Amino acid sequence: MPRTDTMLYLDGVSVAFDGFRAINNLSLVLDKGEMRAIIGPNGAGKTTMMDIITGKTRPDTGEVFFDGTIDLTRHDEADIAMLGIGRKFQKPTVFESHTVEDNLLLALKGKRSIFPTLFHRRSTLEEDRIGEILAVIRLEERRHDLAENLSHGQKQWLEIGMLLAQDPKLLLVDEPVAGMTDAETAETARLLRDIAKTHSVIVVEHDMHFVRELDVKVTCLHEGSVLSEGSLDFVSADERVVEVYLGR
Ligand SMILES: Nc1ncnc2c1ncn2[C@@H]1O[C@H](COP(=O)(O)OP(=O)(O)OP(=O)(O)O)[C@@H](O)[C@H]1O
Repeated sequence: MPRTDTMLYLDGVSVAFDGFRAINNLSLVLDKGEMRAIIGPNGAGKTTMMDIITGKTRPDTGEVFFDGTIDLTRHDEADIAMLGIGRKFQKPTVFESHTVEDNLLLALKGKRSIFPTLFHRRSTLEEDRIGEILAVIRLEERRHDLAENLSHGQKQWLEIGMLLAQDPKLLLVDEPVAGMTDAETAETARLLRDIAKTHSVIVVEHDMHFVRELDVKVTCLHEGSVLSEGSLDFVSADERVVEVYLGR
């Protein structure tokens, strides 16, 4: 059984697709308030691990606990989102023809349909929350601009803001800096570090400069299990990691 101070606890998790073990006896523990970077070669199982955490894929064996004692294998995707796990996929999916502010408002409202949400008068609470999120995602100046006019990096930040609007305890962020400029990449590391002060975060990323700037514990996956885990310096000095990933 997991400790109550863990945000995520995976133990002995395996899943096979047509006999191929994409996740193979995987164990990983994320503490409350921790940010973790997940690295590893293509096909290592990073996406499948996120799919298991969010309930998209059900493991064949193993334990998956969230926020101490919530058994995620007993919940479906919708439940898991409600329980407080937010996921950001690689490609931004903001509402292009709405303003930055309205995108956040829609996310705050969650499942309500778009029209009542936009015509409804905003409460002071909502205004305050939107203001806070805009500051975190570095888009205060772009509040009234249409999302379609943001740069690729800013769209990624807006989507991270939309996740924050749903107030998750754990954020799963998949390759956030792919396609970003160097300046946006550096700012994204600062932004995620700010978010990690009040949330647990898992970031999957191939960009090692970015991972270094995150300055957090790193887990390298390979063939569906943990190959190496520790500081980036420790993991990068691990010959097995160099052989299967970094040296390529
Ligand atoms: N639904 C599925 N059906 C069959 N095979 C799958 C399925 N999902 C994943 N796989 C296989 O499982 C393995 C792990 O894939 P996964 O996408 O989790 O790797 P990854 O580490 O996210 O890779 P990348 O860095 O390329 O995103 C791969 O060999 C993949 O082809």
